[in-house]
Amino acid sequence: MTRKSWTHEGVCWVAGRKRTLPETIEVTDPADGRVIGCVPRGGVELAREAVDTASEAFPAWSRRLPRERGQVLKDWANRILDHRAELAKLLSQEQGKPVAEALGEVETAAEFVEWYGEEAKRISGEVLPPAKENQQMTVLRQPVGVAALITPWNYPAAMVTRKAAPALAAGCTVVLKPAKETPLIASALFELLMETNLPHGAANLVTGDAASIGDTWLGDYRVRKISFTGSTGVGKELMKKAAEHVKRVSLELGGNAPALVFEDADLDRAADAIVANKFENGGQMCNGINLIFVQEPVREELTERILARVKALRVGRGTETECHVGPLINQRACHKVQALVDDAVNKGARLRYGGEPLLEGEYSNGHFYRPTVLTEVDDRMDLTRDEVFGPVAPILTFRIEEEAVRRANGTPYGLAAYLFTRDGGRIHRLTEGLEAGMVGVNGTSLSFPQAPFGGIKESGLGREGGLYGLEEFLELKFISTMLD
Ligand SMILES: NC(=O)c1ccc[n+]([C@@H]2O[C@H](COP(=O)([O-])OP(=O)(O)OC[C@H]3O[C@@H](n4cnc5c(N)ncnc54)[C@H](O)[C@@H]3O)[C@@H](O)[C@H]2O)c1
Ligand SMILES: N[C@@H](CC=O)C(=O)O
Repeated sequence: MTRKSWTHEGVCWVAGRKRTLPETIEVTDPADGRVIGCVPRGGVELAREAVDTASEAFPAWSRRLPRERGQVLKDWANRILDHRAELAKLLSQEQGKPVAEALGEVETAAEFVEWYGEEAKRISGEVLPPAKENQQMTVLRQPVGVAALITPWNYPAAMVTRKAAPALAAGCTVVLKPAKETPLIASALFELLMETNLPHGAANLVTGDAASIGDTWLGDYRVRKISFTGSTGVGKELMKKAAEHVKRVSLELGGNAPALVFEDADLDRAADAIVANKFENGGQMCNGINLIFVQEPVREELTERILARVKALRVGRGTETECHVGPLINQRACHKVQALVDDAVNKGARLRYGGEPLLEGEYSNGHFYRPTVLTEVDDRMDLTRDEVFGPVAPILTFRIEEEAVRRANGTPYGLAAYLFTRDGGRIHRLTEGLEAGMVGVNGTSLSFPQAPFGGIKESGLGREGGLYGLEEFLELKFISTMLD
């Protein structure tokens, strides 16, 4: 294995070849605002060429033996793992998350590829019981066609593979656009994919102007599927545009995840899990806890436990080994978090820790926000409705179970919900009653290759992960044959 040291000049990949353009987009390090690299500013032309090549590659790739498609993916997974340390460093530099977290994300990214590499050879159809004599009924599963994949900046490695791996396993060919904030890790992952035995044109990466690229793909009838992860607002716009050619749509959108902590819960366990989830990736996580609902009698006990853990978090540059919370992605994110904290405090919330950006010394040019704990939060405050997407733990109280469920469900979002209790009956009632695509009970980990990740209501459509994620890239075809 040759050790790679990716330059910070990312490239597009179209028809299996590196593409650069005279016009570029700068990539900055959120820890200090420095320009660390650039990628081509692609637009309509390159986006269209990517679809041309993906359409041309589709017949050959979709007819490759499933086990051969699987081998390509397993090779890709191994290449990612072989280079995990360099990839994690690159990811941490452009996105800001601590390098240990970045390493975890790169390994998760490889796990998705490996899992779908295994699953490619198990895609099969069904034979149904006939309705008439001499009839044979079969159902085929066939790849949808060219799939357009659009990914966000917060998990810029795992979101690329969680889409591309099932699409390629299914036999689809893909065109992918990463977020402008984090294109370098996508470019590096594609470089490793291009080193496998994948036919030229089966996977294409275009960086650049989001709206031009997105509109080109959505307006092209040859693109049969759009899979998007990002904000609910952009997701709704893409869904409207996808209607023109009735494309299949998968949307992984924003969330407003509640964590409900009951008085019978193991409070140390709850505090550990809540802080780990809430401050992962600086709070920039779609399934991150947005609201902590604690039952009145244990309010202070839980708050003290959360405060002790939050005070121990070290904020710093992601590439430092001793850092737990990195910078936010940009200045706009810091301002949004501050506005939500100010609104809460102005309406009566009590600031127990943090509540301000870090601006001095090593933090002076970055987008750092101090981990924050607010208590006495109530439903009039904006942060109970808006996704905070930052390192802020708002604590609310409730008296009885019905009230907690009603308030937790009182949002247009429905991605994840968390529950801490030892009561089996309550676990049963609430896992059914909470309006979310995923529920964590006495723990907060939800992303696994075999499990369906995704939301209901305005948090999305469809699922990623497991066989559910594969189905998103497969069409059913029913065949009725009358035999002689
Ligand atoms: N549900 C999930 O699985 C999941 C996972 C990660 C992130 N998210 C959500 O993503 C959001 C954060 O990500 P973001 O800020 O990058 O979201 P975003 O919607 O701003 O951008 C997401 C992607 O869409 C692209 N985009 C933006 N406008 C576009 C347009 N007009 N046409 C085509 N593409 C366009 C962006 O360039 C980026 O690649 C949060 O709301 C978070 O909850 C959801
Ligand atoms: N935490 C999620 C990504 C959402 O932002 C994941 O790991 O899939």
